[in-house]
Amino acid sequence: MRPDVETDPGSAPLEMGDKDLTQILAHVIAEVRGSVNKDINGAELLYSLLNAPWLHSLLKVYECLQRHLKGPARPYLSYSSGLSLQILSDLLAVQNPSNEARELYALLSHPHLQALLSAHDTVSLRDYEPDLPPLPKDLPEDEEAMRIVCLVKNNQTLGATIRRDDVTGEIYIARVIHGGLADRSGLLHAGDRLVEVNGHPVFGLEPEQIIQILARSHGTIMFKVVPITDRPVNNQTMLYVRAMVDYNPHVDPSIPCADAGMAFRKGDILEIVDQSDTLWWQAVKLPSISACAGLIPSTSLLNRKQKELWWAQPYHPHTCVKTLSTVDEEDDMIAIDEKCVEADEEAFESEELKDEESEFSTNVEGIYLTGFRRSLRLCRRWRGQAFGTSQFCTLRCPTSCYSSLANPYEEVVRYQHHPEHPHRLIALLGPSGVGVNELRRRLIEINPKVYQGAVPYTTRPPKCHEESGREYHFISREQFDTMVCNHRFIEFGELRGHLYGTSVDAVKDVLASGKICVIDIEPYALESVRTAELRAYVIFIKPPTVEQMKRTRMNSHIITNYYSSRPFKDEDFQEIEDAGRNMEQHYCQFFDHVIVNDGLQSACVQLLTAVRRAQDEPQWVPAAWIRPADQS
Ligand SMILES: Nc1ncnc2c1ncn2[C@@H]1O[C@H](COP(=O)(O)OP(=O)(O)OP(=O)(O)O)[C@@H](O)[C@H]1O
Repeated sequence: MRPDVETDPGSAPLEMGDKDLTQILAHVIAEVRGSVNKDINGAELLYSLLNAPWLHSLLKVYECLQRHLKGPARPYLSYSSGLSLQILSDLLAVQNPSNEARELYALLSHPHLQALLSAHDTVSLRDYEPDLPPLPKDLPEDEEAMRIVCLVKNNQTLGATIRRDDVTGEIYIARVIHGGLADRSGLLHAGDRLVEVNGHPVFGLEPEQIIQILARSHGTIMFKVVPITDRPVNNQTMLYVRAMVDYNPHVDPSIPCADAGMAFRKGDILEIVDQSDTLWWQAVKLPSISACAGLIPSTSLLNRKQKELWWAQPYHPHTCVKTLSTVDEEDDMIAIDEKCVEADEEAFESEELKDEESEFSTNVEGIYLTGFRRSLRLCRRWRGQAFGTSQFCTLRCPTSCYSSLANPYEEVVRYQHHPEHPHRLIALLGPSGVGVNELRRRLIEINPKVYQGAVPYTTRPPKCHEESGREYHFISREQFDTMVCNHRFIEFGELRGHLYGTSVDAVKDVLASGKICVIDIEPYALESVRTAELRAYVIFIKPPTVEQMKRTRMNSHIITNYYSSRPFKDEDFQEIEDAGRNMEQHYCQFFDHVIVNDGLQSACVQLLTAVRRAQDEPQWVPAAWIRPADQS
């Protein structure tokens, strides 16, 4: 228990009567100002907090109340007796009221405050106790161990499940759902033996028959139970997880009670409120609209289910898991379309030059916009064409391919980026042609001193106007290979005999300079950016409907696989929509935010807001990013 008041005998207590709070605050602010000048850590923040206008307004109101409530003894005041009305009438009676008294009068006369206080008065006077029937008089003496529980039935479910012991025929409370009617009563517990429901003995009945009795009952329901003797103590800590899979209890034949189950989708944040059963946990979906939890399969159960499902699927050999030793296959793949490539050779060279020229023209405020080279994006397209985008994306990276199988729930924590830490990486993701790079470029152009792309690496030789570290980091194939072996690439690919890649170090360089690094990635790179090191905030750029794209992209051009650009065709829009749907279906659990790129301006504003929110507001992030590895 806290002591009533603690005083430090060495310092004189502050007399509220001598100095008012505003004076004290002014004194504290002056002290803190001194600390700000001395550059003491955190002083700036404290100073701005203490200077906040709302704090000063609050103190004013507090002081008015203090002054008003002082003085001659007054009768006991309570909200239920109409505190605001009483103060109002007292204030009215004051002769020559001060400015503060006038302000307080205005505040208390505000209709919203009046309505709030009046609602409080009404509620506090009401009696909400249920009207319970008297206890039965003829209770036999050998029934001391019984508990009579009366619950008032409303349109909520009881929030408990029952089971029948097939050997003895006894009926037991199987589980009490967290936050449900039975749980809130605190009178029914898992393991209690049910003897009667509304006077009907339940011994030997089927659970369905008991449910029928309950369904027919109205008003108060009386349960006679033999309480469980050794009730397990619930000492579990709260656990928050992100669902990596979809779940629907109504198509799960193994769930003990489908009605008590809770459906969830990939990406949902779940608060696990009960893990006492190894197979069936209880959880609430956040943000929570209901206090009542639902049953969900535990990690081990879900793993088992997924493995069964996985074994039931036809076998796909991992033909396109790529390492450097298999790069030749990629060359073969490119050669399939060699005729087209040769036909476009000239266009390729001249368009590449155009591309470079356009990059120079996007040099804003003397800052070069990096990371907009098309080669890496074209590598992706070639691969996508050869393997079928989704197949390539998952098979390329075997760990991410099965990560949802290994981990159907990802433990998460609420994380607020610390102003002194490097910013979170912003990773944009979307189907080719949806406008990922257009949005990224626009964001960086808004403020290139704040936002920046990462300089890619390549094994191609530099051109005369290029500088290493500006357009690209130019490195040898051996150096590139070493970086690949050391997992230094977020993603990489090969185009026309040259390797291109975005490295973790290039991103870290931008972050270390204090800027926000904004890159675009393919789905398979998600695993490389969702790390404690980069703490990526993933934004999915979603295509609008085909009709909307036709309207908004009338004057836009798509870059083809051969570097030339041409106006969008109807089939391009259909492809973008299909690829977007596919991507969302497979990877939505990793998206922190989704922006529909309909109108460019509005999408850009949404992007700016999302990027700021990622740095300034608390977000759910994997617990492993925050917790040292040996604790997880
Ligand atoms: N909302 C929009 N309205 C009109 N045009 C748009 C919009 N978003 C993007 N565009 C245009 O669509 C074209 C393709 O966009 P962008 O180059 O950004 O595609 P991408 O998603 O980066 O795909 P890729 O990497 O394959 O090029 C560009 O000409 C761009 O200006």
